[in-house]
Amino acid sequence: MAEGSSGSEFTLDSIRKSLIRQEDTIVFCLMERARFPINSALYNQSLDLVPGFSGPLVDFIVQETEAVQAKAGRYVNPEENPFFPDNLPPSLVPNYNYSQVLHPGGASININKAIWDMYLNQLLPLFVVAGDDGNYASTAASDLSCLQALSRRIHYGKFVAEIKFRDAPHDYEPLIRAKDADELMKLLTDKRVEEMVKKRVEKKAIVFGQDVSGSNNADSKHYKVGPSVVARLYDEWVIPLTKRVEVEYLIRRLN
Ligand SMILES: O=C(O)C(=O)C[C@]1(C(=O)O)C=C[C@@H](O)C=C1
Repeated sequence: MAEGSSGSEFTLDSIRKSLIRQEDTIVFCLMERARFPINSALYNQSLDLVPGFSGPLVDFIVQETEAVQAKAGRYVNPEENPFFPDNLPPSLVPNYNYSQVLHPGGASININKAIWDMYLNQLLPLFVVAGDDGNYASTAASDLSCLQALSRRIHYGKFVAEIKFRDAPHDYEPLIRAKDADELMKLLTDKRVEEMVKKRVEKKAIVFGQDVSGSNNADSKHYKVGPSVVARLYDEWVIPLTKRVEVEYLIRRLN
């Protein structure tokens, strides 16, 4: 089931281990994207760079890539959610038997529109330089890796919520029946863990993103992605969006 976990193990601890492992993926994806300048033509609504396709080039690349990945079974995996779910082709490969730990209502939760908007409009300008080097296809591939890593992490909130519910059904059930989203949000929040997560991702950006020279002295002043940007990404977007998924999942949990 979870990246880096055995499948039979489903505990809050194993889920958190997966979230920690996914931090590495996210930090490395951002570092890869930072190799390219903003390349804003990629996101331009009105350039119509692809004959017969109306919309930004990034939409074209992501839609086409998702279609191929859908045929290869990517979205059969309950951890994966597409950015363009409409008109996706079905999987052509034999289904892998993913362990079905989620409540069926969880499948309808997809907040990728909010993730897409946050990534393109708020996050990108914080860590890429201005300019245009023409590498649009590579840049978009890099964007998609970042978006998919962020989406997987944020929608992992479904698994976090399931285990929290199973660990304390008597606390969650009355709030779910009352559809009390505010109280559910309070109950699932653990501020101590959130602080640890933010400190850890900042440290990862420092450790993974410094320039390592042949000598023993690493250049600690120049990072591929600013550690404070990564901490802010988690503080302002990743953790709040994960919690939004958790609440949406719990609200449906008794349907
Ligand atoms: O680890 C948890 O308990 C989670 O629910 C995940 C998470 C996070 O997004 O990192 C979200 C809410 C909690 O307040 C703490 C951390």
